[in-house]
Formats: sequence, C-alpha cells, structure tokens
Amino acid sequence: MSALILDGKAIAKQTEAELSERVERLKQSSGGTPILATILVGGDPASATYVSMKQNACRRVGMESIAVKLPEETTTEQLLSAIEELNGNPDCHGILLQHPVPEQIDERACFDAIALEKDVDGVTCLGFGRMAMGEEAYGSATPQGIMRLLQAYDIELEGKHAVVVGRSPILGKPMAMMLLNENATVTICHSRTRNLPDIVRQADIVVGAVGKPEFIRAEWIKAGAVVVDAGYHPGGVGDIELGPLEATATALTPVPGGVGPMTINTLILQTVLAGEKKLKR
Ligand SMILES: Nc1nc2c(c(=O)[nH]1)N[C@@H](CN(C=O)c1ccc(C(=O)N[C@@H](CCC(=O)O)C(=O)O)cc1)CN2
Repeated sequence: MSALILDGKAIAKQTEAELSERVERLKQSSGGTPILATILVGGDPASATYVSMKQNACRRVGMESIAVKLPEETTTEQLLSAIEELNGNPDCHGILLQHPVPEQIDERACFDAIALEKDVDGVTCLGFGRMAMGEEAYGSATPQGIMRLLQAYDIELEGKHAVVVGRSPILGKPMAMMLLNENATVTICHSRTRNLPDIVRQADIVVGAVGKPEFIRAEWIKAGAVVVDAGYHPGGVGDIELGPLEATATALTPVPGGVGPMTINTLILQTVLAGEKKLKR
C-alpha cells in the first residue's frame, strides 16, 4: 500500500484562485475589499513568520490587512483596548490574534473580546460553542482546515473511530467537535491518558495535535488508518512519525505541505466570507 498524500498546499492554492475571483467580484459590486487585522504581540520569531505568511496570503487573493504590532510587555488591558478599537472599525472584517501571547496576558479574555462576526480565526468561546452545537460560526482555523482537506479528498468520517491526541482550545477540542458533528466516534487523548498507544491502535483516523515532535509513533497506528498531522516543528517534522506510514496508511497529511497551508487558507476563506457578509448589501 502507498498512502494517498492529502496535499494541503495544492488544495490551498486551488482555493486561493477561487477566492481571488470572489474578492475581485466583491470589489466590482461593492467598491470594498475584505480586510483582516493581524495582531502580533512580542517578538517570537515563529509567530512573526506565521503572521507575515497570513498577510502575504491576503495580498495574493487581493485582500488587504491591517498590521497591529505590540511590544512584549503589553498588558491584558492594552491588548483588550486594541481589540476593542478593531471591533469598532467598520473597515475591518476579521481579527486574528496570533497565539501564543506573552505569559502576563490573559489570552482567553483577549480571544473572547473579539466580536463574533469578526472571529474569522474561530478562537472565541462563543464561536466554539456555536460550532459545537452545529450553529453557524467560523471554525477554528486549523481544525476547520483539516475538515476541508478531508472533504476535498472525500475521506469518509461517518461511523469511523477518530482519535484526537491533544485537547488545546484552538486545535484538539474543536477538532473533536467537528469530527463528532460529521458522525465520527471520537476519543480525545491527552497528557494524562493511560495506555495511549493502545487507544491510538484502535483509530481509523488519527489526529496528532500534541505539539511534541514525532511523539506519536508509527507502530501505534494500525494499517489502513487515515493520518492527520497538525504539528510543525523545526526540521520539518510533525507530531507523528510519518515516514513508515507512507507504506501502511490509507492517507496522510505531509509535514510540511499538509495541515499548515490549510490553516492559513481557512483564515483567508473565513475573512472573505465575513467581508462578503458586510459588503454585499
Ligand atoms: N491565532 C492563531 N494562532 C496560531 C494558530 C492559529 O491557527 N491561530 N496556529 C499555529 C501556527 N500557525 C498559524 O498561526 C501556522 C503554523 C504553520 C503553518 C504552515 O503553513 N507551516 C508550513 C511549514 C512552515 C514553513 O514553511 O515555514 C507547512 O506546514 O507546510 C501555518 C500556520 C499557532 N498559532
């Protein structure tokens, strides 16, 4: 067996072509352009890279972005007031607060200050709750990107046992809810799960979302499983030991070029949707 490669880079590129046309049509019909505000707090180099990748993606589809850059010593109150200003800015359709923020900041309070209609990165509790209940909401960008990637390759989810390893607020938890909403049977594992390899061995679909390089070993994963790796670590490795799985899995997301590009693409797609809602009148 040779695993089908779920090529996030290719799907994102294809979607960008469609989004460029939508943005152009919106400009023609309304005179307006979808605008994403990006907020970067502090000097973490990886975060700065991801934010500039998001701004570049805005440019590629003809959108604009507003860059807010705040110093390392920013307080929760200062960040809340920057978010409030963007909430009240009629030209801004979506707000991205790059995670992680410096440790003195109450990140949850700041995420939750983002107005629901501008939460195009899907980080608010309100958005999460609505998504989990099957109501309209923008999904958290990485798990929503994974769902879009699985859908693009017609991967069946109904009745399948999905094991999500990781329970973070913007990845593992929403991932589990999204899979559940598509009628998968979902197990969420985490750092205190006992017998992790035995649970992973039962999975038809494995999602690695732990943030530790190659923590999930290839030998834990049964032949024929669908393998989704949401990790990205220096050296181009993810959370799963992917090498041997190329010969045994049904399908897998590569690192790089799998989930990462879909994360950014989903943020852009959801900002276009938010722009369309505001500008198409
Ligand atoms: N507010 C948010 N913060 C963070 C999120 C998020 O979705 N919202 N996700 C991650 C980081 N992230 C986006 O912010 C991200 C990470 C990696 C990639 C990516 O495309 N990686 C490439 C490889 C990297 C490279 O080329 O340098 C790949 O996998 O192909 C995109 C987005 C944490 N913070």
